[in-house]
Amino acid sequence: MQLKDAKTLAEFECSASFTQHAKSYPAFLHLKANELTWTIRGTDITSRLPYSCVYGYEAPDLERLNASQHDLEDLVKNTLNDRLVTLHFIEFTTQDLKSVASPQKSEVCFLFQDRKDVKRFLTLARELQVLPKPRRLLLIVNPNGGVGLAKKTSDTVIKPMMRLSGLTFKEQYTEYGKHAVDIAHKVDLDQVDALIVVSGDGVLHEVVNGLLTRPDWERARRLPVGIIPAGSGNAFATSVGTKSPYVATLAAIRGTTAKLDIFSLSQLDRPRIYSMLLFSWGMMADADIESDKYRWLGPLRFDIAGVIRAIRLRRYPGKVYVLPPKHKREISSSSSEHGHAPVISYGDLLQPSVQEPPKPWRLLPSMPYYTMLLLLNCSHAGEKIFFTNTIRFNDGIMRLWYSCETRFWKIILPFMVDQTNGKLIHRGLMQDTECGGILIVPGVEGDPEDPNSHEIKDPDSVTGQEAKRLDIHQAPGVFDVDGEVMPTARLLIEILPSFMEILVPEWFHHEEDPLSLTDGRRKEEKESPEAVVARQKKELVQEVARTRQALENNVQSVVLLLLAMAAVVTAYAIFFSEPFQLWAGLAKRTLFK
Ligand SMILES: Nc1ncnc2c1ncn2[C@@H]1O[C@H](COP(=O)(O)OP(=O)(O)OP(=O)(O)O)[C@@H](O)[C@H]1O
Repeated sequence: MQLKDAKTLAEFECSASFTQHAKSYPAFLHLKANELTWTIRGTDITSRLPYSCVYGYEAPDLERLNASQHDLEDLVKNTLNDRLVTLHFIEFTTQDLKSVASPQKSEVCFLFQDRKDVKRFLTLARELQVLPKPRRLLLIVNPNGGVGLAKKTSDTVIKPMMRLSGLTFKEQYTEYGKHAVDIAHKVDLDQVDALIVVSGDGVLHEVVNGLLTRPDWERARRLPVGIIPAGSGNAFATSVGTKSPYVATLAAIRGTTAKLDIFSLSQLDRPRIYSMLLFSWGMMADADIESDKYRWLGPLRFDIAGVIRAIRLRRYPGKVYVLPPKHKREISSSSSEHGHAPVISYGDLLQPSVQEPPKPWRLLPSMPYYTMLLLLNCSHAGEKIFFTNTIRFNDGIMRLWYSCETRFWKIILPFMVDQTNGKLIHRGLMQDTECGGILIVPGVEGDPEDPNSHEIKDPDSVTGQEAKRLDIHQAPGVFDVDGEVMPTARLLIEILPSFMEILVPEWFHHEEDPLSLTDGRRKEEKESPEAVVARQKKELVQEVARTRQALENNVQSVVLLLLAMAAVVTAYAIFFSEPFQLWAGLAKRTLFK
């Protein structure tokens, strides 16, 4: 975070201590534009606390301080408490704030010299937004998300932090699948200032859809939405820098928002669906949906389902057309949909009579099938599946990754090594393109043995014997939107730029190196050639360590899978073995004779 103004705006004399019972030191406390600092008197030991890390406080009531009359007993009893202010903040033990690994809660106490100072400090602290602005939050907690840790996260992390924040909050548990859609659809916009999802990407997707399908969606889309990760994938939370529940709660409390692009997914005669994260089709989509069977495994479920799906790799026939980024057709205001749903530009392409979309749409160059197709709005497709940092979720551009690779080992290897370091494309596994819209026409692939029929067919036109012959190429797979299934039929995806507001940590959008927050290093500082070599060496070592870690993680999953398979085979073999059958028969005869 760049400190725009590091000037001291106010100075106080006090004693400072970390925690109320620790030894305190006489100090000078300085309030600045974005941070407070305190220097132990007579030394040059200075500590800094950026306001963006403060989530709560304990301080004497201002009204009480204002009251002029106190009796002696009252003064004696309360004099210490009336001069004590405690600030609660999140402390980062790593300098890379965007992937905070192990933040922890901390506090610092300032004992002021007299009540007047406390009053001045608190008034200034409110003005400078050291303390969070009072707001009303509704927490939507899914007790079933991930491995069922949402309630625990709420009780042990979120609520204790919220209670200290001075914010008003209510908690609502989801009681059935898609309950969050109904909650967001009906929430009284006059009564809440933000909706906070405590679950995974699925419930956030439901909240987005609940808000955007309201009759008053124009207003509802401006209601800030936050996520505190308690699911298994947590791709969105990881992408917006709130992978840690502590940081996510801090972001929810402080209330900084960023604009969020939304994908609008339309199919003929079906309700429109909105997505904030990703759309996928092919191997990754099937693996994601199939992984639901292994929910009890937590995040490992994606690895297991991915390996199984890669081994049983198949092709997904269809035609894909893309629209160049930032290209928008003018819509006449008489559009029949206008007023009931966010306006889209190319709804007419959904008609089956449209064979080829007009220019500037173009057919994606590829074979008549894909094995993976992924449309991303964010940097991550899972907590560990990282594509690239160049994606901005509010730049009005969609990133499309696709692959036609059919050799399973060619897919498995990069996923084992590169899924955490964003190099899936570098290995040539996937190609990428930027677009503003995409039209998918799934079909049926022709007979692979017959090159003349190697084309996409309309599924309805393939019947009888031919359908039987093409059977293995028939099933077009599932369409996966933020982890939810939608029917595999002609689909138009358009982007709604900067359409919603998402709660993010305050430092998230600062472009410079996050290190500047903690050690004041400036980007513009010129690096010497030696420093460049040293930095590159360091980066190389980190890269090797990351790759090794990725390999270890994934080898673990594969070994686990192989062990499970071996256990099943052994149990099967034992069950059908002669001695077992003999003993079983004997036992049966003895028991039931
Ligand atoms: N009380 C409930 N009972 C059963 N299902 C629920 C309940 N509340 C929510 N759900 C459903 O749980 C599903 C999973 O939620 P969610 O996607 O948030 O978690 P996850 O799948 O573990 O995380 P991720 O999507 O990040 O992998 C959603 O489809 C939601 O509709």
